[in-house]
Amino acid sequence: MISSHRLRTVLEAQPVIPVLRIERAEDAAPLARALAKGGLPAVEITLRTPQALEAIRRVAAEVPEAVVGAGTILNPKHFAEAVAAGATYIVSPGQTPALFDAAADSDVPLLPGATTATEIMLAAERGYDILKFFPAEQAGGAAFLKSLASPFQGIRFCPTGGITPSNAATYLGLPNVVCVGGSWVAPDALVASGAWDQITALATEAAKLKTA
Ligand SMILES: O=C(O)C(=O)C[C@H](O)[C@H](O)COP(=O)(O)O
Repeated sequence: MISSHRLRTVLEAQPVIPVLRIERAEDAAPLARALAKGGLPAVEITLRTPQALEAIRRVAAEVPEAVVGAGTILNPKHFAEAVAAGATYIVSPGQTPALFDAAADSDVPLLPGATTATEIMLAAERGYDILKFFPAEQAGGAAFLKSLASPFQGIRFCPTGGITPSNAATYLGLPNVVCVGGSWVAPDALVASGAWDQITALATEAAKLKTA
């Protein structure tokens, strides 16, 4: 059911997963190419804009070096649409029984969200040992996440939301953090102006961050 090995491989391969909000579908491929060039081939394209599915389609078709994931997946319909568009992994800010059921029927792995002990336990019951922690800073930050390590040994997180170059290292230094997600490597202004070299430079810096 859950291809957690594949997801683990993706998340362990880079310290930062760029979280992308695509306004123009034609930006998606050059953006993914620029990030991959900087050492961040896996990206999460959020379903927050009408162009998101087309953006996923373009990256899947045009950027073989990228690993395209879909984010902001809230229900089975989103899950199916993202997979049909070519997403190779699925990210949700949370979890529902319906979403878990959709993932159980699919070869495409899910990274579900959890921010409370109960949500972590519900996801663990479904077999998940890597979870998104969103919105990381607002939900309690690195201190909160650190305190989850002891009761939930074997569960690791990808904190996302409010992560910046100045706090990323603190999260990545925790034993229960596999990688972080963040939008800072693809600022709207640089994407809008097609400043792909600058985005590659931001990705190169982010890719140097070390996990514990
Ligand atoms: O839509 C989702 O499922 C998300 O994951 C949202 C992202 O976590 C944030 O948009 C990234 O947060 P920032 O790095 O603070 O900009």
